[in-house]
Amino acid sequence: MAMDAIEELYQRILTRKSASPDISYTARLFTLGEDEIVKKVGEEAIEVILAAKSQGNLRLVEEVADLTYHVLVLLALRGVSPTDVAAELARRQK
Ligand SMILES: N=c1c2ncn([C@@H]3O[C@H](COP(=O)(O)OP(=O)(O)OP(=O)(O)O)[C@@H](O)[C@H]3O)c2ncn1[C@@H]1O[C@H](COP(=O)(O)O)[C@@H](O)[C@H]1O
Repeated sequence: MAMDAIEELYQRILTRKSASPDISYTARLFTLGEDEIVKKVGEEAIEVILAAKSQGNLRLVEEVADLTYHVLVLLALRGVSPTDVAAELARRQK
């Protein structure tokens, strides 16, 4: 996954923290709170597993995109940036 695309989406998600829930799914998620967002992450992770086990790569890509988006919403809620995750991955590199 291109880091630029992740960062761009993350920045757009951050702007939805102050947007109206009436016009934005992301703003609605922020209004629902952490428990609901974590639940969505879990559901999307299960969708990734199901796609991997029984569907083609196109569906797998779609489900990983859904999961990535919801993880970014969780990170945004917690004030963690994808750059922090990239730094952790870089630290692990051998
Ligand atoms: N990348 C995404 C994205 N990926 C997935 N989703 C939404 O995540 C939901 C997936 O959940 P489900 O499949 O469970 O569908 P659902 O039944 O609608 O969801 P629930 O009502 O069950 O929560 C869908 O509503 C998708 O539209 C996304 N919603 C928004 N974005 C991006 O986030 C940014 C902000 O968008 P707004 O939220 O529209 O402001 C924009 O750049 C969007 O392109």
